[in-house]
Amino acid sequence: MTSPARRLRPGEPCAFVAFGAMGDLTRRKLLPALYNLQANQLLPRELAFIGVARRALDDAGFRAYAEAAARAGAARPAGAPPAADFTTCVHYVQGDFEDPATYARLSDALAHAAKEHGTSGNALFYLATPPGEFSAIVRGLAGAGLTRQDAGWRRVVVEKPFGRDLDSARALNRELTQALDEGQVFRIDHYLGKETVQNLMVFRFANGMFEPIWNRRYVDHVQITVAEELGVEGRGGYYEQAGLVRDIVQNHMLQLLALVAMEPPSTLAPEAVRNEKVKVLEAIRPMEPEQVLRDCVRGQYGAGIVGGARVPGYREEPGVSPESRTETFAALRLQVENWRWAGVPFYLRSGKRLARRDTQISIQFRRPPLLLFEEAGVEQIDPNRLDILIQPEEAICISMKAKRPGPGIVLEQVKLDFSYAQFGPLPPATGYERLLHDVMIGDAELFHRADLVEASWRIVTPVLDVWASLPARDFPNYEAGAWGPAASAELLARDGRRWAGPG
Ligand SMILES: NC(=O)C1=CN([C@@H]2O[C@H](COP(=O)(O)OP(=O)(O)OC[C@H]3O[C@@H](n4cnc5c(N)ncnc54)[C@H](OP(=O)(O)O)[C@@H]3O)[C@@H](O)[C@H]2O)C=CC1
Ligand SMILES: O=C1O[C@H](COP(=O)(O)O)[C@@H](O)[C@H](O)[C@H]1O
Repeated sequence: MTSPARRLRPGEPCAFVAFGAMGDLTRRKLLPALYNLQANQLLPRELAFIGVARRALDDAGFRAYAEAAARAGAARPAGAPPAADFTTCVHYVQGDFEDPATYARLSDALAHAAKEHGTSGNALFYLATPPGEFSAIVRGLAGAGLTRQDAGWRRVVVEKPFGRDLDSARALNRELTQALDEGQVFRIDHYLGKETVQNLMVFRFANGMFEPIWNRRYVDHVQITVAEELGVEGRGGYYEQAGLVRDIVQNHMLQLLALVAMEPPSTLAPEAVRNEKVKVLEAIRPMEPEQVLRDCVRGQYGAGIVGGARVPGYREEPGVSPESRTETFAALRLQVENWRWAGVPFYLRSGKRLARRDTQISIQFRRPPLLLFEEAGVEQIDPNRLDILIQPEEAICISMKAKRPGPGIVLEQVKLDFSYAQFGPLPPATGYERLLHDVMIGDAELFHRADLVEASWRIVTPVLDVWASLPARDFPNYEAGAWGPAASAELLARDGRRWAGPG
């Protein structure tokens, strides 16, 4: 485990190479995150930022672009140096990822960075590109000898979705390991960089009171919701290829599930934590087709009202087919078939253009075994619930019953609350700061191992296969601004339950 002192020191000298430098991720997340890191003295002084993209630009043009992006997306504490300070280390390499000449130019830029910025030959290659480009870039880097570590470390950060299904994820893993050691590969999932997600491990394993009840004897079921108000935001071309399950469920949501359901690791060593995550995901058996039809719901939004404004339906978004069959909503009922969780359903739901942004986990406990308050007229007692609110509100709440003051017994639902606001305002962050710093110090704990990615695909690939074989006659089947199709509520109603959070 990386020492706390190491975490507070700047990352190691390096060239940060962003493939896809003019894309949405680099602009909205990576540049602002680096800028935030710099404001917190966590960037190495010996840093070069090299953008690689197709557009014709020179260093000065890209510098202006990077400065504007960093400024727009980051919030600087008072007294932090201005953005231009950060961008003095910015350079640009123009080229197509499929063209070997791009890597020859990049090689020159790296040599220049080592000389001008003292990067010690270290390089972090960030693949902020459409997933279809990952293999070509790794081949290009290896072909130009840029993955060799004889003159400094070379690390490759691979974005999600990692593959399209189990077979393509395996093929990509094989390609990566032909060119790189596993220790050079950082498969990123930005949800693991969020404060509240990191807190899940602390909450479970630093508080002895929850562990004894964290199992099928006491837990009735678990719900995970990742609701977005946003639509596809100009990423229609990407989204048509991905869909909600590849974009959110296979990665972010199964990570949340793994953190809730995994066994305590024997240590916090990255491998020990990753082993437990893989084990719990492997305990979710792939679904048979009839199970997919019964336990999985898909949806696509039509036009509607979100945040008071009328928004177009998914099929009207730029880059989307007017007959698109791509899902923008999914709800799944999963079973973790192990000793701890047998018989406890895990309900997952996520969607674009829902009524509001809301990511939360609800652990619903069993009802008390005896209705002691029947005589006082209380016929049914709501079960206790533990809600872990991840965004936008960051809090942990326990819902329980208390007696309302006064004569007689009147039970009232009350909340025991912990809000992150108690720590004071959280530093503004994109979620990428911690993860980028981790790569610069070589800490892989919050990154996925090959088997973890494959275990996640093993769960969702049968769902995608069945859906691909079905006609999508009923799309769109929910209005933008609603909480998904009616079948989502029915999935729980069938089991005598309902969504605990929003909707
Ligand atoms: N955007 C987001 O919020 C998030 C994105 N991600 C992941 O990050 C990755 C990038 O996403 P995003 O930034 O949205 O994608 P974009 O489509 O916005 O950006 C991709 C960039 O790659 C460039 N590019 C594509 N093909 C080539 C090529 N052959 N040669 C040179 N340049 C090329 C594009 O250049 P050009 O402009 O010339 O087409 C574009 O600048 C994806 O894997 C996505 O899943 C993950 C989490 C969040
Ligand atoms: O990975 C992705 O995540 C974002 C949602 O991230 P959040 O941190 O705002 O919750 C999602 O909008 C995007 O489609 C997806 O690619």
